[in-house]
Amino acid sequence: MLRYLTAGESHGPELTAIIEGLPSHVPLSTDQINHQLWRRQQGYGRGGRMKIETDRVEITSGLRFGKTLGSPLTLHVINKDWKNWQERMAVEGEPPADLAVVTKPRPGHADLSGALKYAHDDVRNVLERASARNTATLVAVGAVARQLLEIFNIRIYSHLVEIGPIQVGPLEGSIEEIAARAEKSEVRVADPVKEQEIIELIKRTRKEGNSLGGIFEVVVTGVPVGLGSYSMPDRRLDARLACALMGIQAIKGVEIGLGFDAARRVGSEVHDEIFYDEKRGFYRETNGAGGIEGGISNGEPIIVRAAMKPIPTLYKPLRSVDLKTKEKYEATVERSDVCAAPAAAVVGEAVTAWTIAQAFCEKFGGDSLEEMKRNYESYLSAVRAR
Ligand SMILES: Cc1cc2nc3c(=O)[nH]c(=O)nc-3n(C[C@H](O)[C@H](O)[C@H](O)COP(=O)(O)O)c2cc1C
Ligand SMILES: C=C(O[C@@H]1CC(C(=O)O)=C[C@@H](OP(=O)(O)O)[C@H]1O)C(=O)O
Repeated sequence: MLRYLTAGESHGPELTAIIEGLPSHVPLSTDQINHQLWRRQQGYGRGGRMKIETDRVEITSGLRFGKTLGSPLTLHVINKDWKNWQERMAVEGEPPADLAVVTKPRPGHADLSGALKYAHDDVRNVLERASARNTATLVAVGAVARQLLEIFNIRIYSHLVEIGPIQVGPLEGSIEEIAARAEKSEVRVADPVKEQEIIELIKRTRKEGNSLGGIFEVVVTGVPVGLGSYSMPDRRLDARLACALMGIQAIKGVEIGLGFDAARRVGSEVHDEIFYDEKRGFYRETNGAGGIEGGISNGEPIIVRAAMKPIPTLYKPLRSVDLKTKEKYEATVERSDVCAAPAAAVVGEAVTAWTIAQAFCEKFGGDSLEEMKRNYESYLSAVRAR
């Protein structure tokens, strides 16, 4: 079983992830992990913190001469900002006399529900872990999964399809071309005209002290038929992808293929007819299902979209109540992102990569990469022989 755990506070010394269950002999490059970490830090609309951090991974176990050993892989990402927080975030000792305790919960963040649940008087004890800072570890973990998947020609792309009221598309070209255009864009949008409109919108929104969310699309190509199962709800690939994406801070909706739009159409406009050809085997001419039927990958590209709510920290804050005094307040904000949907799309790619890699390892098992390749090839020939 492939699994991971992450730990780390937003302003603590570092973020950590341990991955267990990787086959041995998988070539891994820290440069490729660092590239994904860099991508997550991009995007017009981010706040001051991204000027402080330059996320880099350090691997301290599970890898020898660039190949996995089959033992747990430990990944570390340092928080550069920690040097400014050492006294306030000390793991031992007494709090400093001048410690500014956070008692003003922000609507839309984990502040109030987290403080009540964990009985914290200082909201910092909640927001440190609730913060999306730890999406850096999700991206590092996803970058490992991605390198495993690439060996089997499985590739993951993303781009933004909406920000606030602005919709992008319909777009011309293959997913590879669309993603390549999005990669060059400051807001991960494949249409340069819409990109400019979106940048203006983010600028305006920032001036107004407000914030924005967005919708991104993740596409996975090269997935073989047969990952996931209809057998039980928690084995369904669609359910697992929804869980992974919804597990990212601020994601409030996930759809696969036509998603919500499928409910508005008649059956003949939704379902993908089945064809057969000696060379291609079974195939489809449409992909309304987004590559998943009955909770199982059907061999077509997997298409998932996720909706991110606007950032809750507003420069023009919403009304709230002080946790201690119960008095109304309007907070002053030190710094915040205005729109982080482009970064969330990169996180979306990472958690998708992880979910696919996990299902892939379940199906093709193997303690070593060679064993996994054998299982994969033998399954593909059995499918081709049908
Ligand atoms: C990449 C990324 C960056 C974010 N940056 C901020 C931020 O700067 N300020 C903020 O208040 N929320 C930010 N958020 C959103 C909060 O983490 C999120 O709204 C909060 O965890 C509550 O959302 P939930 O109700 O889905 O848990 C960010 C989210 C992501 C995915
Ligand atoms: C640090 C990251 O995102 C942070 C996510 C976040 C939140 O509340 O979710 C709040 C901000 O942190 P800070 O309060 O330190 O400015 C963002 O910068 C990151 O993405 O690496």
